[in-house]
Amino acid sequence: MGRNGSVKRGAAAAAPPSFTVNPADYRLMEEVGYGAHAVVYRALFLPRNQTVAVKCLDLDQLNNNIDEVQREAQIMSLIDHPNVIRAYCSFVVEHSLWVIMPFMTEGSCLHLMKIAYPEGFEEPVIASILKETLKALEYLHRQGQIHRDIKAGNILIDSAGVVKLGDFGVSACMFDRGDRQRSRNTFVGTPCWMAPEVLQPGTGYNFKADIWSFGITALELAHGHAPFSKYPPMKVLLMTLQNAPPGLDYDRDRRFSKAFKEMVAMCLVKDQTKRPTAEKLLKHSFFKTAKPPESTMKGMLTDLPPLWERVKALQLKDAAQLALKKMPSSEQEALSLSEYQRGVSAWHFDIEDLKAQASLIYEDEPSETKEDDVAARIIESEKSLYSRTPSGQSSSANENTCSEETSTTNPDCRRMPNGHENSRSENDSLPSTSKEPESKYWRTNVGQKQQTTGGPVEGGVNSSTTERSHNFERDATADKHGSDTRRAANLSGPLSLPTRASANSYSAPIRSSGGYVDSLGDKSKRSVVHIKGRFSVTSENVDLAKVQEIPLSSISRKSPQGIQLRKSASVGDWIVNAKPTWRNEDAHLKGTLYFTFQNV
Ligand SMILES: Nc1ncnc2c1ncn2[C@@H]1O[C@H](COP(=O)(O)OP(=O)(O)OP(=O)(O)O)[C@@H](O)[C@H]1O
Repeated sequence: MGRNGSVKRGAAAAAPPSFTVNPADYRLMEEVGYGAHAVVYRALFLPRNQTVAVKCLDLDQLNNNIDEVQREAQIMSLIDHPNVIRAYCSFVVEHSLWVIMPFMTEGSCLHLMKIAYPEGFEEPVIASILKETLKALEYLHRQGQIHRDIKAGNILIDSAGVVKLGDFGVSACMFDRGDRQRSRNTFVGTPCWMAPEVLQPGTGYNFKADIWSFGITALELAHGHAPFSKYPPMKVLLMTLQNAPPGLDYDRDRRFSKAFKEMVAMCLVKDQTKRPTAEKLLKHSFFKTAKPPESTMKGMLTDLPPLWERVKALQLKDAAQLALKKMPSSEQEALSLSEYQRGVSAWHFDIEDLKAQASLIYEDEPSETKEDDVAARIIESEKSLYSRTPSGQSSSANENTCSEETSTTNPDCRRMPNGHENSRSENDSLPSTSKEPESKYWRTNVGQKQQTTGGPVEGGVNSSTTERSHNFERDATADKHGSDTRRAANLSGPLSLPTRASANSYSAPIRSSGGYVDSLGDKSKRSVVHIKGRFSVTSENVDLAKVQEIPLSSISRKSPQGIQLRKSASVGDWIVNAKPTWRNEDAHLKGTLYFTFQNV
């Protein structure tokens, strides 16, 4: 315990004597980042006037009790590697755990890409960043630790170009009871980086899951975003499980070396036993020639404003996005589509819900594409929908474009830009989860309509006019055929996305839904989302039969104001009574908003 010991609820270990555990010894300055569980501040350690980072984790979100945290913190204090951020100390302040760590002046690689390199870094830079990250990973694995959250947002850089892997240690262990990213029952994060064996029910995973995430991170650094990042969680899950692994394309990614492509391909092998260990990967020729980041990153970090100003700028952009909710929907949609792409790591979801829903939706879904087709679509879509300026700003979407989002519902869009037809057979299926009897979940009474909300709400990708019109078409088709079965046939709709948005995206987006599900069977009632039109909600949040109070998730932490949601064309018989109220005083943190829906 520190010298003053004015800690309210116990204190964690890992405290080198030079730092105290007295919160009064730290002056929190600017916010420099926020994640799903935490806000990170630049701070001054007053006794020595030393700049540090203070990560304030919300203890109320945690599964673990404080004793466990302390115990784990002691174990984590043994972690000691130049490429792993190590906590100086940690202690509890009211309902938060403060983790004191070195301040990484340039923030995360995700920061850097968003601000200045939206299309990714050059190969020498990528090689040096990845090599340092891999050294960290090799060390952690040698210690018997799995990181479980390797991504650009967790690779931190300081002004000298030193690279450290963050989000490991006390904060990680708090969420780490075999299922790292779980907090209460809500998975926090995005499946984009997750290995197939992690996403697949009933399969175990080990440290090789980090190698997969490492490969995805390599692609993220190369392109400025992770593969499949434009898709909502369930679709990412399905694509990860069903499609060929993503990779660098030999033709399209000509600017990258063969060695880089090979290295990525080695990581992104679905069979975890065939992936190399971190130790072996470090011996790959791609890393042998990698230069130290201090030299490759030299010129990159000059002329950038201080981290906190960048963060502020990104937050302002978020606020502007929120203001879009008041725009006419067409403008809103175009702009929010661009936001959707920007906020790639902002999804929050319940992984079990996701798996359950994936298994249900699968049967009715139009056939998916092969990875090559998907990649082609992504690339084509990027070309046509977004023209990024060197400063990293995206132009708004061309609504006439046959985007990958609309392609799931628009038969005309199933022909790929490269001319290939979507070719996966309907018999391809998710392994164990794909064969749930559909009637159990999706059968409904004709005419019973229920509006749902929840999940990130934004006039995002699914709210495109095209998609909505196809939702209508689907409605009409189902009715015309006299079917009493309605299915959640739209993978681009959000799932039960029960909490606020992340974090590393700065965007805290609020996304809209597409697709719908009507009445729900018992098993699914707790978790399966009822979706129609722009809004969706988990059934556990709402009495579906009545006028409802529905939590919309993922409002920006910083927004104290309610958002006017407008009736979407696809809402059909339902209207949104736009009287949002914050659920509690902590709403700026929790981002929970309530709306009322009425049947009209
Ligand atoms: N030591 C640090 N110095 C500077 N910036 C930091 C530091 N630690 C974290 N950050 C910034 O804060 C952001 C959020 O931190 P972190 O990822 O640890 O939070 P989190 O809640 O665990 O996030 P998530 O679970 O979404 O990964 C990081 O992406 C990074 O940009």
